[in-house]
Amino acid sequence: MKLSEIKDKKPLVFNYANYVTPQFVANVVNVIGGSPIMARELEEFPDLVAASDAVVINSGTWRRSELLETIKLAQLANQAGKVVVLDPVAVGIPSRSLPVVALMADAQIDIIRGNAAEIAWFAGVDFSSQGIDATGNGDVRKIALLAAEKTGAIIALSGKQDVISDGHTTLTIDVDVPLLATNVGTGDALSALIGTYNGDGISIENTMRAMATMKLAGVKASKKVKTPGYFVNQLLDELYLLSENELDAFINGGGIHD
Ligand SMILES: Nc1ncnc2c1ncn2[C@@H]1O[C@H](COP(=O)(O)OP(=O)(O)OP(=O)(O)O)[C@@H](O)[C@H]1O
Ligand SMILES: Cc1ncsc1CCO
Ligand SMILES: [Mg+2]
Repeated sequence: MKLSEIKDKKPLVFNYANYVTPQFVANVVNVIGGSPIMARELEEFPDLVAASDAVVINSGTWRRSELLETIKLAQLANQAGKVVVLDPVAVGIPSRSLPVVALMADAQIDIIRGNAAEIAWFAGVDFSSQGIDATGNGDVRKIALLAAEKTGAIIALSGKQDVISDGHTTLTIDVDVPLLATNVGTGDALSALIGTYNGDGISIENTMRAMATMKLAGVKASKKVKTPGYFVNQLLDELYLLSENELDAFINGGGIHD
């Protein structure tokens, strides 16, 4: 949906969050105009999924004992026709790959948002990483396209270059904002923003608008402040202040290309 529609409809975004960054993720959804809720109690899932417009699963601090519950959550969302976004934190670490494989075998994941190393794992391409960070270089457009073809999901690959692909159309946002990589959780928040924008229907357009939103807010914040502590606050302010017209101008003015 468009930014103005988010502010109007206030989509409810159910985040199965990691325990590192939930406050930041909730605030990003809130300042853009959505309505965040975090939960991880199985008995609450049916009610919460029914009330939600999107379900965002972050596997960053998953315990094995939570895997079956998370599969159930994704299945409930599938049955209710709610978008499911997966943020597969550090999925390339072998012990982290197994539960993601299990989740994807038993439920439909509509959108996967990860950094280049995480998405490369789905594509079957080598890409160096260190823990939660992508450290290598590669053809990120090709990686996103391959991952989309292999998973059937819309792929949102983030980094210096953001790439969005559904296996047919591949879009790129190519703007370097190093400060965006200094705050742990910007990626987690981006995944929740993608859920927010896709709350009334899943599309590559909605996914692209979410990624453009984070990038443009980062560009604007980095013009005003130069260090990470101020940047994270300024980023929230820029997300809060961003207008539909500014976002359209960024998207149509060459910010996005094929
Ligand atoms: N060098 C960079 N230049 C521009 N934007 C960047 C850069 N690095 C990251 N970003 C932006 O930062 C946001 C988060 O992407 P990133 O790839 O860092 O996610 P992540 O690795 O999952 O982060 P985290 O684990 O901290 O949540 C995206 O909006 C992305 O476009
Ligand atoms: C640091 C960290 N460890 C697991 S999840 C997370 C937050 C970034 O996704
Ligand atoms: Mg991440």
